[in-house]
Amino acid sequence: MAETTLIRGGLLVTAAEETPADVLIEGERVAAVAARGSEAAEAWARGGAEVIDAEGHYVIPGGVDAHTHMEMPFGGTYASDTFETGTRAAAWGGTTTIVDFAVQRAGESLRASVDAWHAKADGACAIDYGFHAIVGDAVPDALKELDALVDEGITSFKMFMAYPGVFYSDDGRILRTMQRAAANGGLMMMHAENGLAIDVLVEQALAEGRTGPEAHGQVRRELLESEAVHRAVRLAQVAGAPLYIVHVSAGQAVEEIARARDDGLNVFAETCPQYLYLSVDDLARPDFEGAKYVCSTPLRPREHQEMLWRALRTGDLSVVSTDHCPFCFKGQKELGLGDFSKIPNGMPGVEHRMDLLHQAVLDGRISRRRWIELACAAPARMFGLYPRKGTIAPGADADIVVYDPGAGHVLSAGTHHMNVDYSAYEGLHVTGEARTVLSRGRVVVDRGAYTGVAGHGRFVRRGLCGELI
Ligand SMILES: NC(=O)NCCC(=O)O
Ligand SMILES: [Zn+2]
Ligand SMILES: [Zn+2]
Repeated sequence: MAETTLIRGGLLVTAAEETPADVLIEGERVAAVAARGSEAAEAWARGGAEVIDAEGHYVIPGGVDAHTHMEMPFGGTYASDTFETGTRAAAWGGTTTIVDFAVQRAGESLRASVDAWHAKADGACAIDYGFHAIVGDAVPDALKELDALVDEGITSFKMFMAYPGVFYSDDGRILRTMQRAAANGGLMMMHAENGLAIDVLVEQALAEGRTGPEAHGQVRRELLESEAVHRAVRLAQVAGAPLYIVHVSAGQAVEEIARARDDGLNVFAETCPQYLYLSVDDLARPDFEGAKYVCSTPLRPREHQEMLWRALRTGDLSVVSTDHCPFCFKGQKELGLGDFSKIPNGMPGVEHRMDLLHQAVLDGRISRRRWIELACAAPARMFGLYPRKGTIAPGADADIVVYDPGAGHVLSAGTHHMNVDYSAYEGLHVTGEARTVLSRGRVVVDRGAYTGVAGHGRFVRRGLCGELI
């Protein structure tokens, strides 16, 4: 008989309900959910199940972070978290599934890129993981490979309207890839910024002697995000493909998305905690410290944050992911000293998403159920993982967090578990913390101790986008 665990005495919070309930786990799955103190729950306790006391805590689904970049090559270096360190940090923060991006480089097949990502992740991960495919070279042979990827559970394809000469695809390649996605059921993901126009502004900024990190925010204009969102929406409409816009930061971009959704198009989007909590003021920090905050799309003026929060409440933004892509300040961000365009783009965050969104619950910005919807259920549905992930129900994977809503702590590089030498939120006090984290029934974090193991996490074959089927 499989090992049994009983999580007893907590407040079960899912995207759909909040109720005092006990959760029985058999092996890797949730076996049953019963009202607190019910005869069924007491019988489990008497039956010898290992008991996790959740009194005074929330019992929530493990977080699903649908946008991470472990070991991603960028700007002549690699993101500093490996699958081992990055998934461990995710677990510490109450995230039990990540979906990372396999990067197809120019001249490479998609098969080779996916194989390379499997090689990095296999045997290394603390928690379960899936892959999206970055289509960086959409030649006809690559497009043919997309159907096989869907069959393998890689059911979403990302393209870039930004980064010319690196990941950039022109509109023709984007349209062809979208047409293929429309045919095979894959979900198109888009980094929507007008990269060609941005490169002109970069050249001009450098020529004018504007070389510091703050110029990164100045050249990546809000209009160049909203223009690209508009174009991506129209291309997807022409192709008849669903579309998911990643890391939305500008209010005008949200307006484009809202318009598309009002028109009945299958357009979805995410934002990330950095756009909700940080701003261009951070990019302007002196002594090159702004480099820590260089990511694309860039941080925006503070007034955009209100628009993003509103869209998270109304549903125009469906998901909060991290876009975790850490580079150390020393030696990596410093590659851009004297030329902001050489600062590797990306920020650390996989460990803090659940807590930063819980803080938003305490601040009255979102409800508790919306917290779980944005961080767990919606990303799971969007990317074909639901109801195996993203909720707590019989048959679901026992990816569960016993969350202490009153535990105050300060975010800091001195205490975080990500493999990066700074915290983007250094000194920020948040209330709420994952106390016990289970990944497929195994306790991987318990009261401040890591009990997981590299290789416990398995590759998850995802289904098609659950918002559409
Ligand atoms: N976002 C970012 O700055 N770096 C990671 C790559 C991407 O998602 O564009
Ligand atoms: Zn991007
Ligand atoms: Zn990204």
